Amino acid sequence: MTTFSAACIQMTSGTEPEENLKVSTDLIRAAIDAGADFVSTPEVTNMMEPYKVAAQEKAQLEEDDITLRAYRELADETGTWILAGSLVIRKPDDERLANRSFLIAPDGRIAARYDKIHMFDVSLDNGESHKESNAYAPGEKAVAVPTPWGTLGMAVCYDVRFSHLFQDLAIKGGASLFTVPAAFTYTTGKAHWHTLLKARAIENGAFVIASAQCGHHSEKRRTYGHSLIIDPWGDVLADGGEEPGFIIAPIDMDQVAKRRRQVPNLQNLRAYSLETPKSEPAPAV
Ligand SMILES: O=C(O)CNC(=O)[C@H](CS)NC(=O)CCC(=O)C(=O)O
Repeated sequence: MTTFSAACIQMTSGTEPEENLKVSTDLIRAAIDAGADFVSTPEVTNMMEPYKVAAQEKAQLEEDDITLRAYRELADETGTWILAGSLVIRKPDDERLANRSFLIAPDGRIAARYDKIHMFDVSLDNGESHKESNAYAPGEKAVAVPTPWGTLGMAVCYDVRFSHLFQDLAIKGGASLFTVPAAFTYTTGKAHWHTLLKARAIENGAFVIASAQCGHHSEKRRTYGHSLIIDPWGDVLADGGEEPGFIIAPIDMDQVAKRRRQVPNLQNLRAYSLETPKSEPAPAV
């Protein structure tokens, strides 16, 4: 099978998992009705909770999480692949949470899990600052998982800024498509989002499916939206704009080999040494 229909749902998650589940389920069903074989949800679909203590109280172990359970049932009922972009999940052995992406197969089985590796610890000039590592334990394993259409490399949000992760997933993991669910800030999204995602698609000759949070989650938190589906040439097949909804696009996996034949940069990689010559003092005049 080389072609399928991929969808991204875009939403403004709030602090309550029940409410987020209702909104996301309606959008997933709408995307499936529109013909999607694969539907992704954004980062932290189940809970956009700025307060660490509240998030820790609400987060559930994997086996108790209502969103994961509902998505597994929905995948099984509809025969659709669902990527729970990420869910905030309690870890049994750590007071920090996991920012975990789940690939759910059409029979409801969890085909893969990936914990976001790179933590968004930044302070922006506009006063916005995030310290994700306060509340979350970073993952330590990259994940490339087989699907009927090709190998999927899993990433989450800030991971998109670490190009070597994607190159490892493509070369060592054999990935020909990537998922990058996100909750990009409005400021950094406007400046960097499209460029970063296109670059990951182009440099690896792979499809990118990136489902995004959008809009105002609280007074201090606004996300950029613009869920994107990008082909291996870097062309945008669908862009979700700034409002909640879903996007859908046909994916022809034959384009991966075609593109990699035309520009075989993954094969033209070379090892090199690095020199760091000390600069000579400027000659006195
Ligand atoms: O905190 C939450 O509730 C949900 N998690 C997020 O929003 C995450 C971690 S703070 N956001 C990002 O990684 C944005 C990256 C980004 O915007 C960039 O790389 O520019």
